Amino acid sequence: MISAHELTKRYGDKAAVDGIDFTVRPGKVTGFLGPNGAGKSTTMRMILGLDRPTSGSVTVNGHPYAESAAPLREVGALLEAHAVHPGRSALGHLRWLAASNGISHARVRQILDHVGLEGVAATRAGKFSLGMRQRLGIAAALLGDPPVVILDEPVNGLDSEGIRWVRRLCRQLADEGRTVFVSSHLMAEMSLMADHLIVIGQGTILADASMTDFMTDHAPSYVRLRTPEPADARRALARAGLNAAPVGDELRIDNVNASSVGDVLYDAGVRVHELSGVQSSLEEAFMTLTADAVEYHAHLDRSAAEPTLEGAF
Ligand SMILES: Nc1ncnc2c1ncn2[C@@H]1O[C@H](COP(=O)(O)OP(=O)(O)OP(=O)(O)O)[C@@H](O)[C@H]1O
Repeated sequence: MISAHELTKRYGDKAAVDGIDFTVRPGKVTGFLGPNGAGKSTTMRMILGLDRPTSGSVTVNGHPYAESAAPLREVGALLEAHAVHPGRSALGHLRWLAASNGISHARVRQILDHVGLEGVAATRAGKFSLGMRQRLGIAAALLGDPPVVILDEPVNGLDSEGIRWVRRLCRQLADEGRTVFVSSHLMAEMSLMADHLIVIGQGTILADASMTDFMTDHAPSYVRLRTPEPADARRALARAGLNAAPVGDELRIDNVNASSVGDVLYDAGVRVHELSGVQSSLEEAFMTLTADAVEYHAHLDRSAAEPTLEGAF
């Protein structure tokens, strides 16, 4: 379990993390999301004692990480996939870590096998691809068989097979009763991986909810309609108490299912070319929730921008 209480980190005038409270519970994969500069890395660094809070506190299993006698056995963390000496082999790197935490050579071999690096155990890490370095970082995180696992962007640089492997690994770790805290920019991946979400923006918590509750609250379902008679359709739907909002050459109707819309249009004799129920994605929900908390906005020429449903409603 990870518990933060009024956790704050200031850099000069700027609060990178601004008095946040949260708990990351065992037995679940908790996703940590936020736009660039939101404070995710700063929070993770404070959990691991790499940054000191300006005020407030964060504990792992009831005490600050820095007070742990054998930290690798308590918390496994992947923060920076490049943090391996390039001249050291995967085996050498893990043995070096194991030595300071009283972990056996047999466990090092076992974990290399587990992450699929046994065939390159003697290869210098400097020759590793980003994906291989990522696997080595995950091996280091799991070396001490810790009850708490923190993975910052674990799927960075991995191919599809590697991404699926990380997803299954996180599920397995959570099913074993461990606390799994994962950040990722890949929303589609996060929606498959996480049971619970903590969303941070400009140093404050924007959401802390189960994936199901988060999607219910922030990712509404709606009906998308294509018709050659949009004005007639809107009038018929308005008579039934439904608002149909134009989005490009389609209509969007919130808070209703597709069959009800179809029945109204059939009764009114309005022709329908396409009618479908749509569930907003985690990415759409995240974009809406964090729209005001984005630190760096790209300025696109509107005509060059991709067509999007965002902002149309
Ligand atoms: N050492 C530092 N000195 C000054 N400002 C910092 C320092 N570290 C982080 N910040 C600032 O604190 C804020 C939060 O940064 P942080 O790296 O924690 O965000 P993040 O959510 O991890 O972002 P990203 O997704 O881009 O990695 C940003 O505005 C960043 O510029």
